[in-house]
Amino acid sequence: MGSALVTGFLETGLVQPGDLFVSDPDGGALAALGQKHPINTGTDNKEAVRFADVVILAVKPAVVKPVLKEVAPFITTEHLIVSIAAGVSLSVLEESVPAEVPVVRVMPNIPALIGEGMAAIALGKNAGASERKTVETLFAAVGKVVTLSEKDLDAATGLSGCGPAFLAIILEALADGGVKMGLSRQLAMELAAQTMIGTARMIQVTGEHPAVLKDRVCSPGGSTICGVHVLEEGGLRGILMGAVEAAVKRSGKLCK
Ligand SMILES: NC(=O)C1=CN([C@@H]2O[C@H](COP(=O)(O)OP(=O)(O)OC[C@H]3O[C@@H](n4cnc5c(N)ncnc54)[C@H](OP(=O)(O)O)[C@@H]3O)[C@@H](O)[C@H]2O)C=CC1
Ligand SMILES: O=C(O)[C@@H]1CCC=N1
Repeated sequence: MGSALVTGFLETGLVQPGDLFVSDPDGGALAALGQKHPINTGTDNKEAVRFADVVILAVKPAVVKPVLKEVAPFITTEHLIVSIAAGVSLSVLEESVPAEVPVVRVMPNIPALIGEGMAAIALGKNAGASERKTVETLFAAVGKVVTLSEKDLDAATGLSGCGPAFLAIILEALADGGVKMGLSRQLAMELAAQTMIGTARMIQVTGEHPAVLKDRVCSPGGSTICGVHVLEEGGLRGILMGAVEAAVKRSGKLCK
């Protein structure tokens, strides 16, 4: 996710390569990213913190506390700490940095790589209007942004943070259906992807309820309603709701 954000931020031009310092103890992974973009890289997280004013923590949830412990002596109230880790609460983050340091939690998603991300933002107790503007500006450059209260962040994680994986599976399965019915894989993927994009965009642009769109496609006695019947018999809605619920429950346990 961290490298997707790096690419997304640079593609927009909002951030210049020289403004970025990416730190990872694995020099191999860094070298690959450094080859793609002329950014500053290093294997010492403390160096990154000394370099930056905005510090984005993109490590796995269980690694957040150890990393903050390592860099805390170098964090000042001039820094803004942004965590994208699922399930790591603002209170845990705030306890791990010196008093009064502003902290913000963000749940981005992977389409930020191409500027089509969805980021949910929750502000910590020391983050005010200026920190909110900084984080909203950064993430708005790579997609849409909503600022919400922390109690809703795990639900956003299960929906928009994890959602790209769920939708990728649906897209692949639709394409499989096309292949089963004789289309080439390439053509089936193209049809499935654009159908998913067009449907989502239409709902966004018109503001119509998805059920209205569905009804418009289902001609009486036609082919779509036969497909819808199969989806309903298979419990697709319940399966997707359950997937979001399972992801949310798991995200609450990731820090432990
Ligand atoms: N993947 C996604 O779509 C999303 C992920 N997130 C959040 O982003 C975070 C990262 O997830 P994801 O990108 O999937 O996981 P990855 O494992 O791909 O990325 C974690 C990165 O952190 C590096 N790392 C490990 N230890 C340290 C350390 N001590 N100091 C600095 N860097 C370190 C890893 O390096 P190495 O590989 O060498 O161990 C790796 O490059 C998680 O907290 C996740 O909840 C949020 C939204 C969406
Ligand atoms: O799977 C995960 O834990 C992370 C959080 C959101 C997306 N990926």
